[in-house]
Amino acid sequence: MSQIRLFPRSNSFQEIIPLPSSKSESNRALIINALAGGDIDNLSNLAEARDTQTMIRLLADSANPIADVLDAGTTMRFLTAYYAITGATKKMTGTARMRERPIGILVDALRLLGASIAYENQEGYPPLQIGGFQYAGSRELSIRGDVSSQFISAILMISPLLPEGIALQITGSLGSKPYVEMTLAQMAQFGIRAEVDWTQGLIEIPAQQYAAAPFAVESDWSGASYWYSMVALSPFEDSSLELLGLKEESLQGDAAIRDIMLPLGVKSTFTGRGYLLTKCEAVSELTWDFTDCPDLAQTISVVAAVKNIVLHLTGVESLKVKETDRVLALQNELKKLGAELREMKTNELYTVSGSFISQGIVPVIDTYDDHRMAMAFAPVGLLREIVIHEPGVVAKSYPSFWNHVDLLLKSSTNE
Ligand SMILES: O=C(O)C1=C[C@@H](OP(=O)(O)O)[C@@H](O)[C@H](O)C1
Ligand SMILES: C=C(OP(=O)(O)O)C(=O)O
Repeated sequence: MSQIRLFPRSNSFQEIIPLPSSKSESNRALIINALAGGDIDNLSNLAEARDTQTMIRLLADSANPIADVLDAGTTMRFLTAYYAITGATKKMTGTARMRERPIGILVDALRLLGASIAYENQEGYPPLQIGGFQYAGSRELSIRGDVSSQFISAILMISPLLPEGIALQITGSLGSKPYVEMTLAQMAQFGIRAEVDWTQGLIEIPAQQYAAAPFAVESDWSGASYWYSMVALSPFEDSSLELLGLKEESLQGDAAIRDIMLPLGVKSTFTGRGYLLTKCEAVSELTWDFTDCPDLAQTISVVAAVKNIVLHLTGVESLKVKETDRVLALQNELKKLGAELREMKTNELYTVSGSFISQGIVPVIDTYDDHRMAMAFAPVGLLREIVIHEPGVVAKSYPSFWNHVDLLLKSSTNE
């Protein structure tokens, strides 16, 4: 088993972190650009993330009857809709975990539109066999919003190509809403008009053509969150980081990290080329709703656990169907730091509390094939020696993560 051992340094840091690009923006830009018939060179700053490299590889490989998305949720969901509308014949598959991640809501919606899609094993889960599209003539479509917003983004991106466009009614609560807004904003940059009524949960997009356009991907705010943790956890008051390539007005909902980290002790100042993070006073108790930014829940839970801040989390239901069951993974691993993630009200409210163990047996953190488990726990190494199993998991979204960590921490790697 490979592992990385991280050790604290005895001094503060003032560094510049050249963040990776957003895989969410990249994967949308790639699908939209393909539907617009644009050249890939129109897209700049595409992510080095494996999820994006997988999307690029699969879009370029139209002759291959098998599309293996590995563990990339957006690649799976967006390509399913893309292959359906373009009439491709494809078997879509992925890792063992991908075969446990739901896709039935998207498949049902695509079938109603006229796609022919069969399940290879279990109903509602990959692998899928996609083959042929015969428009079924319904402009009105309902879709649940409470399992994954990626189903909605996938339908929206193909909707201008439908003969009558779409009137998409989102039913139930909508999780990860900023990702749907990101989809609409990126479609708008490629010429697509949409009417959105969030109070009714209704999105209307007339039939229309995408216009190829240049698009530059912003740095990744989800990846930025781990550097916020580094500043929050640094024991030295003068530690600071400048994160490059972030905008003040972002398409990414995870830019909310600026607001969440302020009470946790990190101040953000826009520098024109990114954000400067400096330390400030932290609170002792915080309540946060992660419905709009589920990918930040692990980052924040670890920071709260280490700073002995009592954290009440809501809006974390979707964490159970991501790269791993992230609630369970956090419960197991936070214990190793002396903290507890407790379910207070079934599926609704969780609390992180406890007191951080700063000395003694070195905690060995398991990562469950989840990039965010590795990256969320790495900053703990600023305060005590810690071992992280399978550090290579970060490649899903942030392949250069450990190179950047080397700027702040001492480390040694075992294969
Ligand atoms: O559309 C996207 O780019 C994403 C949407 C979110 O997923 P859910 O909509 O499943 O919550 C998020 O967790 C994921 O990392 C990326
Ligand atoms: C949930 C994630 O990704 P996806 O759903 O695209 O696999 C993530 O990156 O945290």
